[in-house]
Amino acid sequence: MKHSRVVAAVVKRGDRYLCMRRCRSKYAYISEKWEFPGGKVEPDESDRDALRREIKEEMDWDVCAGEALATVEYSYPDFSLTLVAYLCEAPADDSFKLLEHTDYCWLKADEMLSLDWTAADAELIRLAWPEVAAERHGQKA
Ligand SMILES: Nc1nc2c([nH]c(=O)n2[C@H]2C[C@H](O)[C@@H](COP(=O)(O)OP(=O)(O)OP(=O)(O)O)O2)c(=O)[nH]1
Repeated sequence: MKHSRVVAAVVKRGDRYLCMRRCRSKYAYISEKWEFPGGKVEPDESDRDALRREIKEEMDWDVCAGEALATVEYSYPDFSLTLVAYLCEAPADDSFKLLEHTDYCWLKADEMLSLDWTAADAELIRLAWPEVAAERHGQKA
């Protein structure tokens, strides 16, 4: 099974985070799901360089990775990935484009799990904001 290292930018503005919706894809389990912008790290590329490159390609936006937020190992039916999320301050210039996504929104941490995330991202959110996951669990009980 193919394994990829994937970097994702958790872009923060005030108390909100940038959430992006993927396009339709051949794998139903990630098709049109919500994710953090980013992509696969190429051989001999650093995480930070990959993140900068992917966001430039996907959004025509200049984002600089800050501290690592969380790492998730996840296996989908057809491939597996190591998903590493970096916290990024939103650039002052927020004129990004949706070149590869169909939608976006800025949500507070406790609102994020209301979206239909990829499974790897849902796990990442629970790991990065355990209080949010506990709160939701409490609501369901
Ligand atoms: N960018 C990004 N990808 C994610 C996240 N969560 C998650 O499971 N993935 C998966 C979806 C993709 O299979 C892979 C990232 O690759 P990518 O963004 O370059 O997407 P892709 O499949 O269109 O790339 P490619 O194979 O066409 O080169 O990781 C996430 O938060 N951000």
